[in-house]
Amino acid sequence: MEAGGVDAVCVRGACKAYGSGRRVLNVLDKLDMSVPKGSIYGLLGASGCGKTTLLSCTVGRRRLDGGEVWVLGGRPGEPGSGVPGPRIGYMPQEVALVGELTVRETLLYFGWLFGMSDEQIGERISFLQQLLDLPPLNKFVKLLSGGQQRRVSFAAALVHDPELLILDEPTVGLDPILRQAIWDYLVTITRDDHKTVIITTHYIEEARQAHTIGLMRAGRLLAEDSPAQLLGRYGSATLEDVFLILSSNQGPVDQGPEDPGMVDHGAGSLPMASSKEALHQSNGDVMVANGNGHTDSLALQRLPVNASAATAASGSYVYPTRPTPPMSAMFKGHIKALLVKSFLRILRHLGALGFIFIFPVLEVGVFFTAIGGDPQGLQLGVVNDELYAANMSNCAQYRAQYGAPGSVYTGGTEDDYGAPVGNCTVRMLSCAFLEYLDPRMAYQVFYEKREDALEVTRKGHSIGVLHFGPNFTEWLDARRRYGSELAPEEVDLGEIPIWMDMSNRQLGTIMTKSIIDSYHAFSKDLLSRCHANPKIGEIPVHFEDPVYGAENPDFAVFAAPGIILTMIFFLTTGLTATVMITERQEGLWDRSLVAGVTAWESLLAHVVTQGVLMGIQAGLALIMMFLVFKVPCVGYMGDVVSLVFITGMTGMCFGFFVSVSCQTVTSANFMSLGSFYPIILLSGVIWPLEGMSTILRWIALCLPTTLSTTSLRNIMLRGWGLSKPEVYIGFLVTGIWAAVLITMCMIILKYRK
Ligand SMILES: Nc1ncnc2c1ncn2[C@@H]1O[C@H](COP(=O)(O)OP(=O)(O)OP(=O)(O)O)[C@@H](O)[C@H]1O
Repeated sequence: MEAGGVDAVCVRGACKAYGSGRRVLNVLDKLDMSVPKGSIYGLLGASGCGKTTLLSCTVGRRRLDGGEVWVLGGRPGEPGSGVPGPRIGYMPQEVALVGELTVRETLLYFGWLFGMSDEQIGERISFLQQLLDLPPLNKFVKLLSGGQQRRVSFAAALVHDPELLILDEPTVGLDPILRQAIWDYLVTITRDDHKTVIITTHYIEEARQAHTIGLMRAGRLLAEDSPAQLLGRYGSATLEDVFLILSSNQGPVDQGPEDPGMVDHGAGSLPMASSKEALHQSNGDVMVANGNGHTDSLALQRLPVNASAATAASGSYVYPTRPTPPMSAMFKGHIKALLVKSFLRILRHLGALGFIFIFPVLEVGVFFTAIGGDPQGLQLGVVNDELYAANMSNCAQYRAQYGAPGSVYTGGTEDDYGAPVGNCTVRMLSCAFLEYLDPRMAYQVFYEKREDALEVTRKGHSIGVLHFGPNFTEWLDARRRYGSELAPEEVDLGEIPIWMDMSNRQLGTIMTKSIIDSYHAFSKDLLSRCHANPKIGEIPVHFEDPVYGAENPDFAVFAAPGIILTMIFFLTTGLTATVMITERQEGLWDRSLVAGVTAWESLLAHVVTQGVLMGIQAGLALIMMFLVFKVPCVGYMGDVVSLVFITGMTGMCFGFFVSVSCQTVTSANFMSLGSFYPIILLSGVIWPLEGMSTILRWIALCLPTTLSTTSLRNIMLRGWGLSKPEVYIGFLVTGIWAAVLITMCMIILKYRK
């Protein structure tokens, strides 16, 4: 072994636990480890003993609860340490690659992350192709077998020829010849180039080729020495036997730290052996019971802390470094790699493409075709006693026989007020009125008895019933002629009682309004024909042209601003959260951070990618809304576009927040869905804020899309601009939300390790 007296990695008193309270799991328990520079260090141990945790603390992806780690002369994560960064090559246990990239693009991605030029990467690719027997370079990673993917993952860790290689089970699933080639290569680079390698493997015997073996169990190193020393000391033929002996003397692992069966680092000796059963229980997947049941007391096999390690740990030792590309070049490389990767990934993912391009068009299309139209095809019951008195069953029959119902002016004198007296004949006004009702909205079904018509409404088959009395025409006309001279019961005889089914508020209200509007039109026509002032028949209230909006406002136009904003907000949230959690679950996020990408750079690349995609989504949605469905906008279109864009960016920040708060896509979906309903219900999209209680209104005003919805409505329907507080407040609150969410993400990312 050519250690040169310097430790590339030095771990002292490392403690790490997962969970808290009664569920706490101590994974590293005052662990010491020394990895000499220019050597291969084989870290061996049963599944779940903490190897990956130790390695992730070494590369700076997790923070120790106690103790210290020194890597290449610095503390991981400290400025200037170069760790994480290009000095390390890290191959995690999971494949941690992008399925949508080809093998060549994958290696380019990692090469760019490490600040390499395309030529340098090309040379390394040719070399690695031979060394690792890589699959065809133009093949997509997702189409490779598990073993091929692992080889590409290994190549990605080697592409920049790092000083320190940290390999978490690199040889799993590879054929023995390739495994040997890899070990030969590791031996060569440690010997000739003075590189350092830490490798974990489940093939214990292949670790014989390492210079140092660390045997790990229950969060501690049972031994740390060269394979030859270990085999000699325990008189064993295999490392597996050595491990079995050491484990058997450490005892069961499920006991607390105070348990006498645990290793005592300070004393340097172990108590008498524990039972063989406990050994089997605790380490079933690695241990092979040899049946000899060692009971000797064994010294804890650890290398003494050498001088260089001690000085490194004290912080005074200056580790030899090699130049890394300047920060600006690294930044450019990182951003280039992250952007190319993100765009290629999305453009090659059919589902994502559909989500980006078809969803907004579909959603806006569905909204405007489904919402705001007048109901059609309703049934309206009619009981017309004056028609039956004339022995007819419906108005069509009357018209066929006598011509159009209504009023006809026959000339003559006028009274003092100018009203025609006796010279305007009226006939079958019930039918004249019924002809004013919109036949597309409701078709009329005639009944002889009111009870029968009501029964049909009670069964839910008709929207309501209109009843005309036997002398309706006479009494309605009498109102015109005699006005206040009529007795109240005589006035009633000229009235049309109506029974409505109001269980469906929208249908009932729209039908009611339609009947009233029809009556106004009928009355106006009736009076005009009789040369009377049509206003006499109207209520003495006149609505002039509205100050803002249309005379008959469409519900879809009212809801459109809120719908477009919440849609863009949640589409962006969903896409951002899904992409980020998927990357994290695949291990790509961690791997990129170990390569030196900072959380800020990663967020910046995501902001650019998601911003472009969100821009496309927002553009499509706005085109659908204004050009296809012709939603009116009297304000400045630039303000509309900016507000939609800012809301989308806030949705993206919420997506970041969801992704750092949730571990899985499923829990992210729950969180997004859980926030979707309160936001859409309270943002004034469905019901105006003025209709809510004061407390609820204040809560609603704090939500990210409420004030922006009001602002957008003010721009579109009132034509107000950014100078009005009612408009800029929406921009302001949405921007504040974005800032708060992104700050929370950075805090979570900083402290959750
Ligand atoms: N993020 C986490 N939260 C809670 N527990 C965890 C977490 N990561 C790992 N563990 C637990 O910590 C223990 C050690 O895990 P670790 O992955 O370090 O083991 P390992 O030795 O690498 O195992 P293997 O050889 O199977 O990869 C395991 O019991 C595991 O379940």
